[in-house]
Amino acid sequence: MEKSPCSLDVEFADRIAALLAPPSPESKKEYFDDIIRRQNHGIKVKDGKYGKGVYANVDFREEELILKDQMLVASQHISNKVDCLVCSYCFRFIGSVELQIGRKLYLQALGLSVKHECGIETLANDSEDDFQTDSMDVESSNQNHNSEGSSSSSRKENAIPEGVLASLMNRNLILPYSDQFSLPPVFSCNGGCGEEHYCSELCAEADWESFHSLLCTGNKSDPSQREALVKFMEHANKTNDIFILAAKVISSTILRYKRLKESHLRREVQYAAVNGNCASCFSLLLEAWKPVSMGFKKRWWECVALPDDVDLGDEVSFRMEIRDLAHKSLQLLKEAIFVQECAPLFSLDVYGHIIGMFELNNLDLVVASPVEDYFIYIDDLPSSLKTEAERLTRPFLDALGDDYSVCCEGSAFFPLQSCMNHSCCPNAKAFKREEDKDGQATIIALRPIAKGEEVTISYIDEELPYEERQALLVDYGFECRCPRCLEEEGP
Ligand SMILES: C[S@@+](CC[C@H](N)C(=O)[O-])C[C@H]1O[C@@H](n2cnc3c(N)ncnc32)[C@H](O)[C@@H]1O
Repeated sequence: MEKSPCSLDVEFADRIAALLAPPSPESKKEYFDDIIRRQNHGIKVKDGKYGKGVYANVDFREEELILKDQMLVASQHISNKVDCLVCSYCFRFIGSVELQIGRKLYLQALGLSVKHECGIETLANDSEDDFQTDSMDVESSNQNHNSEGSSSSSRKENAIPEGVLASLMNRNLILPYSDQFSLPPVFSCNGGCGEEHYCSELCAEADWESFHSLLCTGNKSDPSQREALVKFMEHANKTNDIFILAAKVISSTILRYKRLKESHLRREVQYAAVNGNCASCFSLLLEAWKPVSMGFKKRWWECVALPDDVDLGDEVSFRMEIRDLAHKSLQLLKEAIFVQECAPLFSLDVYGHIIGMFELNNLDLVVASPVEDYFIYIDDLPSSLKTEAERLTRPFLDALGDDYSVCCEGSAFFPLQSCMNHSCCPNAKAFKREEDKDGQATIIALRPIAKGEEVTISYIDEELPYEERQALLVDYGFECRCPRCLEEEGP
């Protein structure tokens, strides 16, 4: 492959190598022990046959909760934003069942829908025939969204008048029994972007402190920065929303770095004298980067599996195209939020590794919809109550069509779940229970797991036949040699 088009890759080669070096066993132990201690899990993370793995530190019963994992960074897929209004920090559904239904039908009536093109989902306005998207067939971690929805013609037939939708959204129209499904109120972003919403002031503040203060396009941001950010977001929305996650990783690292630097300055008066000393600043940047350094990662354009419709002979140009796409995105981000002291974070090498981390870990963010629960509840009512309730709710269910139950979906990086290795006969799985209303990952035991045993999950649908499983695992860069695969592989 041609040499990198990013000058920072050369200028900061040593620092980039330090950022991307695998963490030492001591720092891994310290980091994971700390998370496990805080979250009180009966597990430990240690190195094994396939790098890091998660091991049971107690016996688990079948169906017992093994862990709940708080995400390091996550974002809702752009295509899913029409369907679900959720807190941008904890991903709980917010507002009310009426708001969820009214908003979705209103946005659909405006012509906002999901376009599936080239394996990339983008949010589009139906009226824009000349909608541009990247022509590459980039298999990305946002490829499996479940938002096909009902056809627009059937939606039009069942259309609800705009005034009724407005009443639903304002809660002037209350649906029967919706009080059984109350949701937290909506708090808007304090930066005024109108893009992010929260379930509480606490979540709004936490998001601002952790990610959003550098990525907000509201009137609190500098106008030139705002314009650059809007361009970055538009590019990500048109091509691959994994870039937004990568931007969140960079933004959170810069913000952590700034906090570390401030507390150093407060603690050590002499530190002011070495403030210009780049070596000291870099050790703080390494510290700020530590949570990300723990994630398994490779360069995106090198690890992404070759799509079926790309010839082997075109592999090099396919990978170059992906690298160029990432470079374009990085340049736009750099124009918006570049910080000289954190310059190595803006190298293409680091950006490519961050995106590759999401590609290889491919952890889905899923939160079940209260709208689905609501319509199930109505359907389950005793017939004496159901007739009247259905008379009032049926038009909305018909207008929503098949996709009334779409979950909140996105991608996330979970520090512990991302350490779990794959098996086609796993002993655990990610599973949302009735009480899991936010975006945390929940892992439960599929069968009894003894203390000391490795906890494994399946990265793919393990019901598939051997060849299909192996083909899907190419995306993760390994061939599965679990007991089931060894038994099923041909002679
Ligand atoms: C989500 S990470 C799992 C944690 C990883 N072992 C680490 O060191 O951070 C996924 C990567 O782990 C490795 N891996 C996971 N399960 C594996 C398996 N059954 N056989 C071989 N490698 C595996 C592959 O390199 C894969 O891309």
